[in-house]
Amino acid sequence: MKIAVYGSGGVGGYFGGRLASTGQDVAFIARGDHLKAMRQKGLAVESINGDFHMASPTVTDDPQTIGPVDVVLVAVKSWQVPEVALAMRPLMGPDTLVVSLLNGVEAVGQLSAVLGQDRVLGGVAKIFSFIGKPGLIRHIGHEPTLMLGEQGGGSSKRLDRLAELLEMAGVVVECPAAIMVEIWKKFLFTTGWGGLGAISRAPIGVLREEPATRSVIQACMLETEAVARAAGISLPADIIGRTWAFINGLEPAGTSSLQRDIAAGRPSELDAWNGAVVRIGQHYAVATPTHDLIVSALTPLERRARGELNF
Ligand SMILES: NC(=O)C1=CN([C@@H]2O[C@H](COP(=O)(O)OP(=O)(O)OC[C@H]3O[C@@H](n4cnc5c(N)ncnc54)[C@H](OP(=O)(O)O)[C@@H]3O)[C@@H](O)[C@H]2O)C=CC1
Ligand SMILES: CC(C)(CO)C(=O)C(=O)O
Repeated sequence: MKIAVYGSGGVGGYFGGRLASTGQDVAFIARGDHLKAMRQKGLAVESINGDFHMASPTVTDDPQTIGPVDVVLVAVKSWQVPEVALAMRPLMGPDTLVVSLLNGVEAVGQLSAVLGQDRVLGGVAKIFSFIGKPGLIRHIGHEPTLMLGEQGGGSSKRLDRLAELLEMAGVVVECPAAIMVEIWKKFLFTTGWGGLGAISRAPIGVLREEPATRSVIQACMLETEAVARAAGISLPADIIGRTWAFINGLEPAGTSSLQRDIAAGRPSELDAWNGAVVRIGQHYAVATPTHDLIVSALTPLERRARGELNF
């Protein structure tokens, strides 16, 4: 199979790297200093599962030079999806699969709107990874897992083939019955503390112990649950309790990518995380006052990071 990885950062670089290092035909799409470093020195992955290095990966910033592939793994940030959905057209053959590995609940729909719903699969990446420096991906924390699924649920031959390919590369893969429910479960988790962490600048170990922030997490999760139910997503009845159990087991020093991006003054996925809860809530007339406040409080920093405000 020929695979293209659109966005070769923490997620794309890690999972694409696993595939490439086990002999799969992988083309990485990257840009800027990361592209330059990958061209000059290859792609290195430092991982708790063992480090590896690809001396001369296929890497480009131009999908035209790759041509049609069997699978595109999409791992850019949320605000970059509309642009890359259009730019990946040269990668499309009649049966090309496009797999969204993004956080947030909107990327699958955005990709489907441009490329066709039939070819877009949902995915959930469970990993802690980031670009350590150009040309280097650092994976820390737990064993990475990819959840994959057809948008309409159920199994299919193409899904099985993709899962098998990833498993051969040493990736743990799960194919749940309903991937869109899994995407929302992770959304409830990340939006429960992502924006709050960015405001308070405290890691999850503090956010979950301090009564003041613990109650904000609870409020965020209840609002996201109400929005999900209004949108027709069948979250389990005990989703809040399950998510707390997961949060309580996290490494205390953990922070979300949203928090790290905002702390570093980089553009973040605020609009696709807490912002999306507010937006989708408005669509279904579900009140989301806690997420509203979080988005309002972080908007000046977000706009500054995007060069729209100067202070
Ligand atoms: N990292 C993690 O641990 C996890 C992340 N996720 C989710 O996965 C998604 C990806 O995150 P992550 O891998 O951390 O993000 P990164 O920023 O590390 O990687 C994305 C990469 O894509 C590049 N890119 C964006 N647009 C283009 C383009 N048009 N052409 C070429 N390259 C492009 C970016 O370049 P540039 O920097 O120049 O924009 C960047 O190098 C997000 O939705 C995130 O929330 C999910 C689970 C865990
Ligand atoms: C699960 C978590 C919070 C950690 O990688 C994540 O997905 C993110 O930070 O984007």
